[in-house]
Amino acid sequence: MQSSSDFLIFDNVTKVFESPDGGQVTAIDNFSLNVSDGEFITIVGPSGCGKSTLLNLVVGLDKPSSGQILINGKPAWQQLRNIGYVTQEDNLYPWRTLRENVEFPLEIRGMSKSERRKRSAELLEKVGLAGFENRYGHQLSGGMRQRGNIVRALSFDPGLIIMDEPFGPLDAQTRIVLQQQLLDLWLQDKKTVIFITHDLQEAIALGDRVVVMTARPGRIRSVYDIKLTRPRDLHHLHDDPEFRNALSDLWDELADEVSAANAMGRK
Ligand SMILES: Nc1ncnc2c1ncn2[C@@H]1O[C@H](COP(=O)(O)OP(=O)(O)OP(=O)(O)O)[C@@H](O)[C@H]1O
Repeated sequence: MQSSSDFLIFDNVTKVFESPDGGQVTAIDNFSLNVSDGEFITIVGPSGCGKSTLLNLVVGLDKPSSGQILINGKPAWQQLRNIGYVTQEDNLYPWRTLRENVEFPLEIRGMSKSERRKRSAELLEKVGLAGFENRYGHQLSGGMRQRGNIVRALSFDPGLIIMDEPFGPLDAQTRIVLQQQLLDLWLQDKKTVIFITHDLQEAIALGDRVVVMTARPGRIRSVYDIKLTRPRDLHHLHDDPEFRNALSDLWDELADEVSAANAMGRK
């Protein structure tokens, strides 16, 4: 059922790949989800359940075998200029400084140099990178580079931000700092976010709703409302009873699916 506030709709999305031995692999099976404008959705599921495939379908890197993904009622792949994408990999262009990276999406959209400078300075300041504008990627730490990737994806003010395990390679302490910065940035203008993670605690800490996916073929096992209030202080969230409740409710579900995926892998 579609409502007027649904910004992003996954409508019965299925993706089947041809496997090298001539068989077929169903990566995503009848995935349906309506996402409101400004919602922060986190998705968890065992390895190989189709999370990255799902995001690739949103950004048009691949096409669904059936079903559709709509943004404001129109196919998502036709609206790539309205989507920011952050992956686990470090995607800063090595030949550009940090500032030039953040300004790149604005440059290709024709924004004037002075406006670009203002926007990049504002964003870099917000994530503690003022003073590092003229450095190249190799002169920055992993956490700094990933902050650069995030603000580059936000720079052009996209309606939808897709994040595929953006904090995966970072150490635990840096992760929390970046998670907190992401939440603080998000609260300022509440874009719609789809955030994939392996880490259930991260999914609960960040999301308005957590989607648990089944082992392949990736279906929705459950969608859980996170009742934690905002703003959230991630350094103290673990003591919150709501956080503990969500963790104990979701842990068994995810563990079931991880076991199912492992059993599949052994066959
Ligand atoms: N291009 C492809 N051709 C054939 N099979 C594919 C292709 N891309 C993905 N798959 C298969 O689809 C399934 C889902 O893969 P996907 O990478 O989306 O999972 P994932 O949940 O993101 O995994 P992980 O958490 O390990 O990154 C896997 O079984 C994978 O082998």
